[in-house]
Amino acid sequence: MPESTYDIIIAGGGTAGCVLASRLSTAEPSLKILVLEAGPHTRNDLFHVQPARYLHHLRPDSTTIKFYTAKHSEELLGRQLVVPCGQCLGGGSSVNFTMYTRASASDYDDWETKYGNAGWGSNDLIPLLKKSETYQIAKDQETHGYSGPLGVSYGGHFTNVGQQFLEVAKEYDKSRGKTNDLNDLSEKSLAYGRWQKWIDATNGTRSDVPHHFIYGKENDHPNLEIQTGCLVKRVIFDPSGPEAYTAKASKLVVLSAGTFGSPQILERSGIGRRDVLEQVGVEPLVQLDEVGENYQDHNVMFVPYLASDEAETLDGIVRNDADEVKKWDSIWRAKGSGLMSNNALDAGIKLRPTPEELKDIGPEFEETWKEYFEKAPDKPVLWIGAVSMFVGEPSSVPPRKYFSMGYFTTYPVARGYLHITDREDINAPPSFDPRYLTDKADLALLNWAYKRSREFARRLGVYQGEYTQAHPKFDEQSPAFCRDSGTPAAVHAEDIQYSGVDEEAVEQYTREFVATAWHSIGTCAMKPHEQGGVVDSKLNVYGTRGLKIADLSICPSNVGSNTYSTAVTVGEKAAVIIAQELGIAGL
Ligand SMILES: Cc1cc2nc3c(=O)[nH]c(=O)nc-3n(C[C@H](O)[C@H](O)[C@H](O)COP(=O)(O)OP(=O)(O)OC[C@H]3O[C@@H](n4cnc5c(N)ncnc54)[C@H](O)[C@@H]3O)c2cc1C
Repeated sequence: MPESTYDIIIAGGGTAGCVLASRLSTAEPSLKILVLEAGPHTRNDLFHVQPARYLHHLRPDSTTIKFYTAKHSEELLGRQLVVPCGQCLGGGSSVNFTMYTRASASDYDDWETKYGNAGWGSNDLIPLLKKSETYQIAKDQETHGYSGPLGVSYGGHFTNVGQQFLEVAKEYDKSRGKTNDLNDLSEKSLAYGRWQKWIDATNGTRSDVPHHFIYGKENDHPNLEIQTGCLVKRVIFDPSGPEAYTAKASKLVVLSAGTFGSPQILERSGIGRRDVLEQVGVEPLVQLDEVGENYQDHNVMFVPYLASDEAETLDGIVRNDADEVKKWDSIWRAKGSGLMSNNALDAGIKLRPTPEELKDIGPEFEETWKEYFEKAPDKPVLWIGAVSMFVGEPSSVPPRKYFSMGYFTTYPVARGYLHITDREDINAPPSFDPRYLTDKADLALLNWAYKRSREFARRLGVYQGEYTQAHPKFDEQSPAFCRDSGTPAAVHAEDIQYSGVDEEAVEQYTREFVATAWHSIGTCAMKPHEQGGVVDSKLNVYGTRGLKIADLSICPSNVGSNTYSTAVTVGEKAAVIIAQELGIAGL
């Protein structure tokens, strides 16, 4: 461990942590900054750099992911949900699906107005969203940036699965149009469209944070030290205490260990709810009741369908078929294009239901709709999209081509928690319950989304039936019965009718298969102290001096999108806040 004293120590070198470290070390070369990251470096590793390789990181023996196992859940029929988090330099940015999705403007406005966080509304954050990106898809778009480190494009290939989805959408659902920008943060983006990606069009590589903010000559930061393989245990306010390995900060410690890491470090440091701390023998220093509470995620399903041989899918690459990998790897090396620079997510919609669809979703969702969505016209209730592959462990299914219909709820009602279970053992799994599907509204939306997305799937030209093992078990006599063979339905064919018994089968299926969308947030929420906040709007941990948090644990409420964009922006915002406080110009 480094012995010397640093100005700033950042615990966790993930998405927000790397952005923060890079911005500050560039703006002020005299600042000495240390980043302590639990996982390994990711530099030039093809499994990180090539966008099509992301499922590799989710294998059970992964060295770049940490798996958090939840309690047994009644709602999930006794299952224990597992939530994987990036554990490597770059964190989520280095292992994620590279899907470029931004929040709705009202999500950030809620942070400012509902939770009293001045400076966090959309008008403040859009300039920072722009600052981090180079939008390579179209020029002169008001909400997009053109000189930031992270390239945004459609990737190097538009699969026929994605194309067919958009063709079907045009004819099958005329109530919504098509948009050229699914991510301008406004209600205009709630339409069908070609999905943007965190992929650099110039070379077909992943737009992660280490390769674009940290590594490389242009990002050479002699004042920035990065230690990988270092799991931060606690923050010590009195440096005279006995510890095996310590690093000292003279100005500031920032926790950027993510939604799972940061609350655990706080609790081991004596900051949290008294009974939680006392139960594991940690002396309470600062009582903050909601450390580790307010856990939120999105609930995802990827429903597999059988695809014809003509389908352009990533299955071969994911299975590591030597010929397939060789072919696409050589195209990627030569031109930065082809399936290796694709993430299988080419088309979809952020969906807000019509009055008719609201009726179909059912009464369980009514109250949530009225309270949360009705007056926020830019908020979608679901993401639905086509995925050009089987999403899961490839060896668990016969080797062939698949496509999937993916969908996730954008603002689940359920709130969970996680807390440490051991004072000393940093590797002791936390007590974790995401409380998925504990609210009927969340279940109703997912059930409806299965039926809705299936109507798209069976109309795609590449459709050859359902992969029945991973579908609801409908009665053989039911029109909803799934078959592992078939031909595409006509675009204007009747929708499948589901009986009461069929609906029960869908619900059972949702409970059996629902999974994390890897979008954990909220366990150190930025809210007023009296409302259970953990940090204030300058990211200071209440009741402490010189301790901030900068990662997605600070989100007081959800964003209706995948979360990488918000994590980068939290890193950018933290850099601005800290620079102002330290009198550093240029940020
Ligand atoms: C598999 C997967 C797929 C995803 N797909 C998408 C997508 O397609 N699009 C999208 O927008 N978002 C996606 N996301 C979500 C997005 O990447 C994350 O929300 C975001 O990266 C979180 O950023 P963060 O800074 O809060 O935390 P992280 O990026 O998770 O960083 C936290 C870092 O802290 C480190 N750490 C934790 N504890 C300690 C400790 N005690 N000591 C030292 N270091 C520690 C971790 O190793 C990690 O590197 C995905 C995430 C995952 C995991």
